[in-house]
Amino acid sequence: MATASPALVRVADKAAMAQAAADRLIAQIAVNPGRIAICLTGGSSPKQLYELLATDACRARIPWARVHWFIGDERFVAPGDPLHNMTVARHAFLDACAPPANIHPIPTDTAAPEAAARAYERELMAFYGADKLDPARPLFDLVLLGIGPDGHVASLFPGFPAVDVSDRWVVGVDKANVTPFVPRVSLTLPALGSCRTMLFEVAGPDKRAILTRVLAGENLPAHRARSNHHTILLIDAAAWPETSLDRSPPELPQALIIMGVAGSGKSTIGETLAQRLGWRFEDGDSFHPPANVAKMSAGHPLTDEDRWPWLQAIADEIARCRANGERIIIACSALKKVYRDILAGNRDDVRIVYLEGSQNLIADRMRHRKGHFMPTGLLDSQFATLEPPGGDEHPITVSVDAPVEAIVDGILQRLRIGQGRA
Ligand SMILES: O=C(O)[C@H](O)[C@@H](O)[C@H](O)[C@H](O)COP(=O)(O)O
Repeated sequence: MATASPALVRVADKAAMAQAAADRLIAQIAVNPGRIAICLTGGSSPKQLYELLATDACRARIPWARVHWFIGDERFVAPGDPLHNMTVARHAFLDACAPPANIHPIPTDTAAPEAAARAYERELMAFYGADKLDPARPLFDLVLLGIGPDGHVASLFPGFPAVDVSDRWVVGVDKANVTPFVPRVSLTLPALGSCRTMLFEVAGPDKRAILTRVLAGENLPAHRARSNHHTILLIDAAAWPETSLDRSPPELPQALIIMGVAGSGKSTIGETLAQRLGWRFEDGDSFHPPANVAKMSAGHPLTDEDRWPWLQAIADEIARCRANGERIIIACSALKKVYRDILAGNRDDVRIVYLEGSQNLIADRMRHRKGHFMPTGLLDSQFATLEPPGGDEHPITVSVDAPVEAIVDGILQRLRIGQGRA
């Protein structure tokens, strides 16, 4: 299983975590136009997220008919019991929002957990359409997980044989390592890892010690549970480890402005970054009034008078996102400081990402690029106008002379999103 370092995303508190998780889940749904599979988790960590999903704001953003809901582990108690994980999710949002046929609980009316595991495995295989997992075709779009006090995930407890099972999708776990001490049924690490995104929610001071051990690489289930695509740990300030990571990492910004001259790759980098973070991406060009587009297409540079309404429209969109608690990435040339002042002002929750490249490099790229409305002849005026952001703007400056994924990794590092990154 490919296991890239997980992205570590710091959020302020449990409410911000629920919002960030909902945004990530909705963004993951948005990239799949077909049938979607989400694997939920038990425990207390996801409760706020589940309640948020039932609110009108979230509910309207989810195509419920296409989304199927599974559970990563179940306590072997009857449905309706307060310990029953799927019951908690049902009460919080599923019963009110999801078609009943799209809710896939682990059966707990079998004689023993192992029989329940076999039945759920059959159900998952039927849903997937094969009995072997293909890394190129993940079982789940998103797997949600919490971390237990002993470093367990789902019901895979440290030192228990279930952690090492690689030829099954679901296993019976006859006894638990921590409370509640009821038998469990759990998906295995390969089944949980077969997902486009594995999203952990880790919040509260009680999690700090175990998270520190997990991130230090201790051989715990929570360290071994990784998506074969993307793994993200949402961590609140109270759980953020002091020892292994920066002592005062910045809060996650509300908006990122990806700036640079035409042809520097703002849209490509912005879209890739948005996909990695689960944020919404907007191309700043789409905020131009039609008159500006026509002018640029005709090869005439814009005047500042042309630019003010455009920049203000982008600033308004950022303000709207801030008000709604949404996070956004906007590609926008923002060549002069005065433009960036309109977009970011003095707010430290709007970060400038500057894509830096020499005129020769950018010109060469533009010559190979099709379907863009700006003729390469305008590059001279772009560079003449460009005022690279100064230190007082705290920009994240990255060279564009690298592959897209490497550039995005560099930006995530600078945002201090990513394990062990400076
Ligand atoms: O059934 C369960 O208990 C869970 O699925 C379990 O793996 C849980 O996610 C962790 O123990 C974290 O639990 P908290 O969220 O309550 O801390």
